[in-house]
Amino acid sequence: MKTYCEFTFDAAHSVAPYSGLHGHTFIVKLTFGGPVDEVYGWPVNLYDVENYIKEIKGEHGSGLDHGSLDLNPAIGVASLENVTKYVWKLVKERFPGLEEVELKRGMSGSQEGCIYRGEAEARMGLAA
Ligand SMILES: Nc1nc2c(c(=O)[nH]1)N=C([C@H](O)[C@H](O)COP(=O)(O)OP(=O)(O)OP(=O)(O)O)CN2
Ligand SMILES: [Zn+2]
Repeated sequence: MKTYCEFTFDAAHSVAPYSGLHGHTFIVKLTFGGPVDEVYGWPVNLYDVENYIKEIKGEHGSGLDHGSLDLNPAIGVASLENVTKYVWKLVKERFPGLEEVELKRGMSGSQEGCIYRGEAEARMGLAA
């Protein structure tokens, strides 16, 4: 069994030379697994995840929401792939049971996105 939650954030980005500065509503799905709490049967308390999501979305342009991804050096070029890996890094540090990050943009029926399961860390021997 896997446990997941979704959130959205609105952000600007550009991918030179393919696109100038513009914005999207990004949709993120976080999937968790691992050992479960004996009492509640969950691998992660979604209430804690919700609070952390609020933190990483940030307020007043300090987080993922309502800012420009281009200004975050930890992302690099704000491609779907790099943004997905950035969200993975943030969430995995706080919730080791994270197993997958899916990030999408665009309208239902014409969405594009990425799924990341920590493959790069696994290749470098850093996986949990
Ligand atoms: N594998 C990827 N390929 C490409 C990416 C990417 O992130 N991963 N990104 C781009 C450029 O950003 C491209 O110009 C996409 O522009 P964008 O506005 O972000 O997306 P759409 O063209 O689909 O525009 P919509 O507004 O969503 O219709 C190229 N390749
Ligand atoms: Zn875009």
